[in-house]
Amino acid sequence: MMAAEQEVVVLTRDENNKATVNLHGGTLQSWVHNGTEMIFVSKNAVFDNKKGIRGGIPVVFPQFGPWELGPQHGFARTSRWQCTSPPSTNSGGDVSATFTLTDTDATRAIWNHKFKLDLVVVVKAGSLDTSLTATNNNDAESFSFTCLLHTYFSLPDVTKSTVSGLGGLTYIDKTAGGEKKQETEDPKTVSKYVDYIYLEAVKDHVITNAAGGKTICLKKTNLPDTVGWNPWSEKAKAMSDFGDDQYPTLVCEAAMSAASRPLSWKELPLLSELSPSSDRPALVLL
Ligand SMILES: O=P(O)(O)OC[C@H]1O[C@@H](O)[C@H](O)[C@@H](O)[C@@H]1O
Repeated sequence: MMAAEQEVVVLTRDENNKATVNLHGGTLQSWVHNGTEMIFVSKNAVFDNKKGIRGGIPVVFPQFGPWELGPQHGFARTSRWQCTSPPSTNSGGDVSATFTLTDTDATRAIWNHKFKLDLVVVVKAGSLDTSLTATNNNDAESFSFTCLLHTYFSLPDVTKSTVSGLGGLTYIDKTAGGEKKQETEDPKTVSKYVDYIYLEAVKDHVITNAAGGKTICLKKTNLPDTVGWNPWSEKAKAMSDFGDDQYPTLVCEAAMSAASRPLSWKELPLLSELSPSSDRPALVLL
């Protein structure tokens, strides 16, 4: 099947440092840092402008996980976004662009709220900044939502990577029926099917041995929780848009606000910053 025509926006700082955002879902589908692709997109990802893209940084909104009103992980990742501020370069060479999603008849039919989401992506020399602001445009009524910047990190071998900042945290283990547990590993290595929501994960997360052997620091603001996910072999085989052999090459560490604490601010900036560096110390704290 031919892929549907994709409308993407490329933010080019220089040939070796750039990001690509697909207007389908406002999904950041590539971030090249110093010539290395840092983001995982499945070789079987479907680009039909209907299904969510398997990989990248899909925006999960207004619901994380199964949703009684609509599709799992909400409609933002399968909606058409607009590029409301095209790529522009500041005096320091950083390139930024803004992508916006507002309510439509289709979104109001399943979730009857007026809203605006603005995703600002900035490609800097040493980091990729993604900032999502949710605005409530209802006349008076507040709304609650959960959201997630569902970041798929590309790794050479997940069993040889570590993730810091999780030790001691309480997590909801979705692989065990939602049982609450306490993380004992610090830093953590993923070597099996994981589908965890870490609560109050306020520290930065440092991921070692990411793409190109680099260390990535995931910094979060206003996103108090963190999802860790890897489907491992059996679940990978069950996903039509995921290669059977690809599970060792990614880890999803996603900055989120968990379902247990919905947010209802009028306007809420949610920030996630990724900064890779091959010489960054192994642990970076807040
Ligand atoms: O297949 P989807 O809808 O993209 O979801 C992938 C995974 O996303 C994770 O964030 C969820 O915790 C998992 O439960 C889910 O399986």
